[in-house]
Amino acid sequence: MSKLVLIRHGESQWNLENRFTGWVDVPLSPKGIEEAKAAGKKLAGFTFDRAFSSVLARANETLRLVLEGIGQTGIPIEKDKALNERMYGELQGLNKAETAKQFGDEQVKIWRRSYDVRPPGGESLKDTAERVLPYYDSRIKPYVLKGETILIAAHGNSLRALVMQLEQLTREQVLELNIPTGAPLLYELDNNGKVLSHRYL
Ligand SMILES: O=C(O)[C@@H](CO)OP(=O)(O)O
Repeated sequence: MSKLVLIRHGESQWNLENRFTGWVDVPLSPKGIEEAKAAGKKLAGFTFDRAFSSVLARANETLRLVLEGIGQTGIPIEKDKALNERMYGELQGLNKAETAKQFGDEQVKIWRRSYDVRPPGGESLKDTAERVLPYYDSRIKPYVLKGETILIAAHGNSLRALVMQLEQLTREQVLELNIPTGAPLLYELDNNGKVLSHRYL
């Protein structure tokens, strides 16, 4: 059996300011740093074989703080842009509430949470899944099949793409799927990579 822990980065400066972020490389907020440290405490007792992260600072910092917290900074870490947040195109930098006032709540929810509608100039969740899932299959799943304990630090939408696949969620279900910042989500998987259980720690 393998253990796979997914963690969305702690609150970022632009989460705090309620701005569409995507590929903009913003740092963690002070609260985000605390969330990452608290996540480390929740993961006490886990011994990770390896970890994966995007190439964005908020995920890298979260991973670093977690691994420091549990004294496991020496494990192999692979960072890849395949795990980056969904690219938000023309919305990047805009305030979410102001954008909802301008375009309406329903349109903004569709841009933010639908499966295959692209925000202007950006990636849909489907586009994001088309880079996250091949990366998971080629770089991460082989270690799942070996029964390793693995940590992935990434982003709201790159993780929604992965959770959708792991839990076999429908497009309707994924519309309501929100992944909180800094909350470790544990999956236990069998030797074929099938999910046996999942829960937030
Ligand atoms: O701004 C973003 O990049 C993401 C994650 O914070 O936002 P959303 O909640 O719309 O997926």
